[in-house]
Amino acid sequence: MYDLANVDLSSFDKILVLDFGSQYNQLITRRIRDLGVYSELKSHALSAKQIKDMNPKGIIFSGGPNSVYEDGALKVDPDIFKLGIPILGICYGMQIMAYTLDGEVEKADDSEYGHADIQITSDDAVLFKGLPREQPVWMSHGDLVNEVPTGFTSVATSRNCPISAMQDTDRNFYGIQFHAEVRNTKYGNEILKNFAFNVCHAEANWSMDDFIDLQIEHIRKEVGDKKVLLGLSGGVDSSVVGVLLHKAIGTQLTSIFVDHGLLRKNEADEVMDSLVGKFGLNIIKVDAQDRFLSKLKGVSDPEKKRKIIGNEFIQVFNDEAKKLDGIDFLAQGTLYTDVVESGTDTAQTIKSHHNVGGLPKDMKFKLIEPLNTLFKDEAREIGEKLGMPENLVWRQPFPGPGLGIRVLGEVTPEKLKIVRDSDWVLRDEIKKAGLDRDIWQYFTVLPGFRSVGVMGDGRTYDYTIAIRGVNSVDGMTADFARIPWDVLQNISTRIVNEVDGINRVVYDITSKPPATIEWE
Ligand SMILES: Nc1ncnc2c1ncn2[C@@H]1O[C@H](COP(=O)(O)OP(=O)(O)OP(=O)(O)O)[C@@H](O)[C@H]1O
Ligand SMILES: O=c1[nH]c(=O)c2[nH+]cn([C@@H]3O[C@H](COP(=O)(O)O)[C@@H](O)[C@H]3O)c2[nH]1
Ligand SMILES: NC(=O)CC[C@H](N)C(=O)O
Ligand SMILES: [Mg+2]
Repeated sequence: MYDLANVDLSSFDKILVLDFGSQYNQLITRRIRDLGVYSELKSHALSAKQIKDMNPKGIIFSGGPNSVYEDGALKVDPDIFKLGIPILGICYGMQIMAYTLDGEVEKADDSEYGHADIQITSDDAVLFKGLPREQPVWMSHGDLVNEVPTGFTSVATSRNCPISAMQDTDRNFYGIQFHAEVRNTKYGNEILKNFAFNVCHAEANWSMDDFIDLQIEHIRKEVGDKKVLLGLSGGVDSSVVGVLLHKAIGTQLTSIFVDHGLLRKNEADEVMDSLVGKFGLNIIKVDAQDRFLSKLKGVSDPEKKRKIIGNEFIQVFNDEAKKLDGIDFLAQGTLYTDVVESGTDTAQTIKSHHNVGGLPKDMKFKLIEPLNTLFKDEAREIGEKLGMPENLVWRQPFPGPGLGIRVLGEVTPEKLKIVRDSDWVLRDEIKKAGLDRDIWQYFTVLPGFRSVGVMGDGRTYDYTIAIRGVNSVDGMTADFARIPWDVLQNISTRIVNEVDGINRVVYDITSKPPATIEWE
């Protein structure tokens, strides 16, 4: 992970999050940073001594996919409990706390996934100070603590989970079975606030301005007098990285925008128009349609497609680097979502984002990814702080593999044209309806099956287009957008009329989870 190892952070109070493999682990650090307290994600395998040397005000154990009692379950150094530092365990974190001390964990009769209501059962429940006795939370577990360790008391309960929260106020150890870091937990922020300020007594002296200053300092030290190539997509993340890098190293930076033939209609021109000559960026556009499309020919497995695309990006960057001479570093706008979904030492692979899991193993470049611990909304906040224009900062996300993962299965020029044309209609209608700033991300997908229709009294047997529109804040969870029926009707009519090969349009009404935003 790209961390701020070479800059001095000693003036900031710090809360460490230990990683047990949850998809939400970095969300915990960002909630703490949102409270103004510096927080970093660290390995669950750190020893008590290593943790002591980092001098944290508090420690949080994240959730995770294991069961504490199964073989190979991730463990924690028991001496951590002797350091005198406050600890909060979340879900697996609470279970490993109970298990490592002398409590008991077992499989629950009924798992809880999603919404649950908890009742606070103690007047002295420290994390719930000032909060209602009954409150909605978000659960995701199949195990539970059925006996608290010595010194602890149970302080909250839910229908399926008698011990939903526990505390030992003498040693300052706390456990919650639900996920306080997820927005669906109504008082999650207040609970984390109680931990950070009332338990850990941390001082709120960290802000995004510090992040920007420290990143610039870090990049300068890391790069020295070497040169950097930036993969610039025209989206917010890589543009923010471009501006940060330009501030840090000026003309040692060259940006490469790759037209891989998987872009939306007019996108290459629009990206060049919006970025060339702006923010001091020196941009080279590379036309690489043929090489990407020929590599993708005959390939239909989504993970294989992602790896081919990731690999080809690097080949293109290599070729450009050779022409420029002396390039040691590759910068990308990678976000934490891309990292965790690609799989880490502890988290399972959901999909290999081209810029992380899709990179070739023998890549020569050293990576610079200043945003790879952050989420989309944080990248936007930095963009705003750097004075970037609103239309760039609020541009909807577009994945690096582009339309290549919106044509399901094998990518062909004919199918790309269908997705490109239908996407154009969708964007036009959403804009006309004045919804383009209200919907977080919207696009069309070609699932690739045919069905029967009737047009002009004749039978058709053509493709279906699926429309996906979602609202999200950070890309980790999302809900489908409630686009008004009449807007959907206009979109459907226009797509069937204007896009050859389509006789049916459907709207995707799944949230993430259980689906993901893109279909591949
Ligand atoms: N067409 C491209 N040319 C060069 N680099 C690219 C291209 N597409 C993606 N990348 C690189 O891969 C990274 C991740 O891709 P991603 O699609 O998330 O773009 P982004 O810049 O993050 O913008 P956004 O997510 O807002 O569309 C980018 O930050 C960029 O470094
Ligand atoms: O940089 C990227 N490289 C990729 O390979 C990639 N795949 C998906 N996405 C975008 O990431 C967000 C979450 O996507 P999913 O819910 O589909 O995983 C959504 O905004 C997606 O559009 C990608 N971004
Ligand atoms: N989300 C979690 O941390 C789950 C913990 C554990 N795997 C369970 O199912 O109970
Ligand atoms: Mg991105």
